[in-house]
Amino acid sequence: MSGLFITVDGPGGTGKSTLLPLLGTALETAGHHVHLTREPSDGPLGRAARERTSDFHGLSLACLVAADRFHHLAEEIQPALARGRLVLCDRYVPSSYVLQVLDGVPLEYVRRLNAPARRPDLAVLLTAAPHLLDARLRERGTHSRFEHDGSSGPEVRLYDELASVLAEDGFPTFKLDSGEFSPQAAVQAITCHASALLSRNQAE
Ligand SMILES: Nc1ncnc2c1ncn2[C@@H]1O[C@H](COP(=O)(O)OP(=O)(O)O)[C@@H](O)[C@H]1O
Ligand SMILES: Cc1cn([C@H]2C[C@H](O)[C@@H](COP(=O)(O)OP(=O)(O)O)O2)c(=O)[nH]c1=O
Repeated sequence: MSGLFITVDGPGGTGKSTLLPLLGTALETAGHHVHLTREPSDGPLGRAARERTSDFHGLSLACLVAADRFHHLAEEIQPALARGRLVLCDRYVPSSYVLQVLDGVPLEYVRRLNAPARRPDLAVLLTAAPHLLDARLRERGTHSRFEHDGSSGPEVRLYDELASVLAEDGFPTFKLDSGEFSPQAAVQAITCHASALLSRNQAE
């Protein structure tokens, strides 16, 4: 039995941390055994990436995040999928396409570095208007140097531009504007999409 792998990415403030637990509960209610996780992971490499993003830049951060990803896949994600779990991951490869490029790493390098990473069955890409994200981040507080420079515009634009590259690289993307949905409505839209995908997979 093989499970389903769903990832959620998007600029800071689009609602990833808010939505993931709600989405997990909704998918459990729909009968799935959900394994909730995140990247950077809670393993040793992930903790270094999360806690020390101001010490690591460019190539070193790109490689640290990718090393954590391969360890996370081998130790946690693939085993959970093999047990038939629905793995729900807060940030994955799409975040690297955007954040590492904003950090000065050439896109082609990021694509090649992440080419061996298992593709998700569904890659949810959250977006929202930059002015709304800036207001949400001002209210919530920033979590990393990527959120410090006061404008979400470049990150939002890069996610937009790279959506087609992600699709080309084997990521089945589903884009959702979190500025147009309450967290509950966003969860409903993603759950609907995931259920349709699951029925299609089972029919094949
Ligand atoms: N769909 C939404 N509608 C309105 N506010 C939201 C929505 N999703 C998240 N928020 C609010 O925006 C802020 C940032 O959300 P958060 O989940 O921390 O974003 P991220 O994890 O993507 O950085 C939080 O204060 C949260 O309450
Ligand atoms: C997943 C991922 C994270 N990161 C970095 C960005 C952030 O500085 C840091 C932590 O991610 P983030 O999700 O922003 O942290 P939080 O859960 O506190 O909001 O990891 C990358 O640089 N590339 C990646 O692919």
